[in-house]
Amino acid sequence: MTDRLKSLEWKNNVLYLLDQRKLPQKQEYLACTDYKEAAQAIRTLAVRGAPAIGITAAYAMVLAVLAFTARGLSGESLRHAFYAAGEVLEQARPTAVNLSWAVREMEKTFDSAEDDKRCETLTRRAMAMEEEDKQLCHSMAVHGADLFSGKKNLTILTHCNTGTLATAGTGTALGVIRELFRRGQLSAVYADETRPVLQGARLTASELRKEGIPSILICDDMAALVMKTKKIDAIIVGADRIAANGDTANKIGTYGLAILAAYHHIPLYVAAPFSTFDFSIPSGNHIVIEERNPDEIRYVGNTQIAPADMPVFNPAFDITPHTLISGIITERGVISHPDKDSVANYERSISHG
Ligand SMILES: CSC[C@H]1O[C@H](OP(=O)(O)O)[C@H](O)[C@@H]1O
Repeated sequence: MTDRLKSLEWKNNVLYLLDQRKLPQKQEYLACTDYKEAAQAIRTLAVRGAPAIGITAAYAMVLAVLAFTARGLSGESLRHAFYAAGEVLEQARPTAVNLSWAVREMEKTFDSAEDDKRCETLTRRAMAMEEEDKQLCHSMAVHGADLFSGKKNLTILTHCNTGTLATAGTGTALGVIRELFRRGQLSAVYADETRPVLQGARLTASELRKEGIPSILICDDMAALVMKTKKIDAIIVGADRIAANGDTANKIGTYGLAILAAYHHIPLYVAAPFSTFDFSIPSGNHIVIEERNPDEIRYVGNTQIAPADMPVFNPAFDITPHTLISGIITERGVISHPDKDSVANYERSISHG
């Protein structure tokens, strides 16, 4: 199997992050030894993708506790410093709930760990989080591909990047696509470029080409024509935060794809693990949408494409109402036509193990 692009690696108490800003031209790694470096990597999208930034934050909190302990901090001063580091990481990006979920998990592990084993316990928890994500990706891939049992020559459209660069495993939406390819059911993938940061053109295209998965790159504004003329069997996307009624925050442009899909009677599926659900909020209206640096739109790479003083609106995500979602592919199966009742059943299945 061709080596896949890995988003991150923990080795000898150093967190190596593949700098996704440099892809596809260069494969360079950031060697993070300080939690603030990891926070900056999340903030600048050197590492991105909801699950990947959650796992990055978990390892960054290990870096924090190693540094604080080495400085002789202990007891309440250590706990205060550790929680403060978590706050810095959590504030790096507001929309993906995986980030705050991971910080809460590490705080719980910190508080329950024995003093003399705290660093080891936290390291094991972060490594377990990474391993869990690999398993979650596999389970989602199986449940997602099973949706298409018996179907051949499938053509799937996907948005942004949801593969090995966004997770610790084979991906969420892209993990399902990989499994369909492995099962011999896939005819082609249409990947859109995903302006302004171009995760589709730069990252998804790289992942698909590297593995010989038949794929076609399109501009975002071609989606309507492609749905009208190219026999799209389904649209599969990822998620950054899913509310208790199934409303889903995902990369900007997803909401438009969902409206187009409904018009063309094409099912749209969201693939996401339990750590992407925010059961504490009743609907998508409560999800904070990150607004990013205007220069992400005024420039493509280093090339200026708009006046330097041009006012810009740059939301990184939008909200797709659950009524436009045919199913949410999770590690426990598919929540078909999600609503507050079916999502509540899923939550119960998670909390009851
Ligand atoms: C597997 S979740 C990936 C999810 O994250 C992306 O956002 P970003 O690239 O800004 O981190 C996008 O919303 C994807 O669906």
